Amino acid sequence: MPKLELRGVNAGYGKLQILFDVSFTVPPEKITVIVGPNGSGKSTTLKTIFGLTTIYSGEVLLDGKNIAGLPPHRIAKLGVAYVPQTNNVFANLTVRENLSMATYGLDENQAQDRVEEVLELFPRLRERMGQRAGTLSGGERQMLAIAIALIRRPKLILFDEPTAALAPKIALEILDIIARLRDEYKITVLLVEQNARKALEYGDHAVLLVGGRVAFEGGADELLKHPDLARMYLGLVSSEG
Ligand SMILES: Nc1ncnc2c1ncn2[C@@H]1O[C@H](COP(=O)(O)OP(=O)(O)OP(=O)(O)O)[C@@H](O)[C@H]1O
Repeated sequence: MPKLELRGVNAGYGKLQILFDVSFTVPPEKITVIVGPNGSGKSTTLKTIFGLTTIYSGEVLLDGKNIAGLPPHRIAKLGVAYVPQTNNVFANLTVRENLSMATYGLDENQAQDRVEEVLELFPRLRERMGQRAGTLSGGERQMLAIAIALIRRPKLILFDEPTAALAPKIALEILDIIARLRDEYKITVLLVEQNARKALEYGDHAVLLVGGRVAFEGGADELLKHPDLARMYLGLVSSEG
């Protein structure tokens, strides 16, 4: 049951501090959504958890173990996967080659089983095995990026705007898949989303970041219904409202 907890995290890029005293909990086997205005530090929070920023102080606790300061490959070994917003597949390699790269280090049978497993989740990719990833549609590319992450059987997946730039119908397909990862694969999900309403509808737990600080943490439905926060920061207001 992977549980992630940030405690008083101050972090940034070199000397440029972006996150200020950030604390929140990512409950196991739930979808936690990070929302907030542009530039509020959502992506930086994911990068910080995955060891891609400088942490000045504070703790990142994975099942109670402080992983702050560990390099990304060590964090990955602990069962954490990070799906960045862009450059998340090898564009010049085929779908098959991308999946096969992801099985590096597994024995051949295991590798085949894992690829088969992810293809069951993404039948669309099976039809595209020989196609270069760079020529896939946006939705297919996102599916491939998720498939690559899944091959390692992570316990926790960090998604950075997985539905960005996708047609609404495809975006919902991706969110449905993320919900299945929680329900069928028992994976803990931390999700950054631009489309706050949709993401909060799928999510269980929510964190609102404003200016690199946590402005709210609680139930996703609670934030959706919050009279002031939803309107001020998420643009969630009906036209007649
Ligand atoms: N590699 C970097 N080096 C220096 N500053 C960076 C770097 N990446 C991001 N920043 C800065 O950190 C701040 C927070 O960016 P971040 O991408 O975390 O915000 P965000 O909430 O994800 O925004 P958006 O919704 O626009 O993607 C911004 O001011 C951004 O310019």
